[in-house]
Amino acid sequence: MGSLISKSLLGEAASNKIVILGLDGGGKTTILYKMKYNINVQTIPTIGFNIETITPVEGIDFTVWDIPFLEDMIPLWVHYFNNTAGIIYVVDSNDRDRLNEARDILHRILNFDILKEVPLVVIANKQDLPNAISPSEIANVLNLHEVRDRRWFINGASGTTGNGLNDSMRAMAETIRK
Ligand SMILES: Nc1nc2c(ncn2[C@@H]2O[C@H](COP(=O)(O)OP(=O)(O)OP(=O)(O)O)[C@@H](O)[C@H]2O)c(=O)[nH]1
Ligand SMILES: [Mg+2]
Repeated sequence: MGSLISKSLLGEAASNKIVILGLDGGGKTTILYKMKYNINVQTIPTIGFNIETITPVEGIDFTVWDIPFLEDMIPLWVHYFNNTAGIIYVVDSNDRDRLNEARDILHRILNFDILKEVPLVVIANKQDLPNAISPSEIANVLNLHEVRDRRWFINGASGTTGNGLNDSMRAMAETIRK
């Protein structure tokens, strides 16, 4: 029943698989478990994959693949991108030093043929920290305005407090549905 409802809410989307990507330490696993159980897990750098079904908004189920970041592994990611309905890209808004690296990795991801036209939601994470860079500045540094081959959206959030996560997932559902 749940899956029937989610299918109709997601329109004709063939899949509800979401990949959550981003540099190490950005908060991918924290976000996943905050959304899944509303708890703050003590994370360690992820080595394997975490795959969880979450219902961030009533009636919408996503199967979320938390893919660990190891630069040398990026070419292998293609094996995990089959049937992806949406990309969540997590950025540490508090880490100005790695924003250029975050931009380069994002654009490498967007260049995967298998992810062509797959909608993108960027989560500008760690907005709870006092020196966090705003989502609009992050959008500029990431060159999001040059992304024209898919729908994209950026939202500020905090994996620790949970603020902004539901809005981000609602945006994900909206972009997939269109
Ligand atoms: N202040 C703050 N800290 C956060 C937030 N999200 C995650 N963290 C912390 O950032 C660190 C890294 O978080 P992870 O969730 O392990 O990051 P990850 O992206 O899964 O990292 P890898 O598995 O290494 O790729 C942890 O110490 C988290 O507690 C946030 O929104 N605010
Ligand atoms: Mg992790």
